[in-house]
Amino acid sequence: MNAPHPARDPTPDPAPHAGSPWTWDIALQRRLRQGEARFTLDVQWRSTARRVVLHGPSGAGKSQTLRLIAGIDRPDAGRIAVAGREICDTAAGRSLSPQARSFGLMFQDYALFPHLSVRQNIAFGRRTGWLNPGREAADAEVERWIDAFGLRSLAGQLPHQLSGGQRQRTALARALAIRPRALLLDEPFAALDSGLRRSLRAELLALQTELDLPLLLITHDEEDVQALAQHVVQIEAGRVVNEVPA
Ligand SMILES: Nc1ncnc2c1ncn2[C@@H]1O[C@H](COP(=O)(O)OP(=O)(O)OP(=O)(O)O)[C@@H](O)[C@H]1O
Repeated sequence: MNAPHPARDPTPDPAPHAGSPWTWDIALQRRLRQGEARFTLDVQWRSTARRVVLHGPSGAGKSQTLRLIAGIDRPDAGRIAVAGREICDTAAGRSLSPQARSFGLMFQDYALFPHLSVRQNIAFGRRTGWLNPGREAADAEVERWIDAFGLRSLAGQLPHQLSGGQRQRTALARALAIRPRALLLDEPFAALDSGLRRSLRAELLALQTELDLPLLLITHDEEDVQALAQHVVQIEAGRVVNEVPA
């Protein structure tokens, strides 16, 4: 895959976590309640690894953890710093919005918009309207990722007209088109057959290495762990039960 990525603009960091060696500095607590059901998440880990895999049984709290880091949900208490940048510190009353966090997200079902084309889906996260003067530059970035993922001939297609692998590439292109500061991926290969899974896993690894992006990946798949993890965080029943630097 040819995946050029221009250097991020040197935007001022709203809350620098100065000089921290930790790529991931995470401590999160959240109590969930729905009817009789209760779940307590209380996870923490620190790692200098660029690629961290969250591993654990179904219902352990992996997706909840990722949603809190992304800012989709808010922790009751906690602290999040990624690559030396503070994202959230509830004790200090600081929390960046999901947009300001600038994380490229990808979910198990890819969450593509069904009525938008491949190109529109990839452009969506850039939030540029037709009056926005940055539109041309934004379009150039979108076209770059369309090419990088071999989606040019499919750019006008709707998601239901794509194969699983093409949908996965579109979702990953959308995550990257915002020029993210980190990638948070929830079972990105789950819907794919084993051959495609292997090749896209290798592509993701090459891309992550080339862009040097911090990557947090949720997976059930041992092969994903073997191929991608530099640090494995094992979560069970809402707690970190083991950590293995790979
Ligand atoms: N609103 C809620 N109230 C109570 N419990 C909840 C609520 N939302 C989610 N849960 C519980 O939180 C737990 C963690 O869910 P989560 O989706 O994070 O698990 P997971 O480790 O990602 O599982 P999977 O691998 O199956 O995706 C589950 O047991 C779920 O039932």
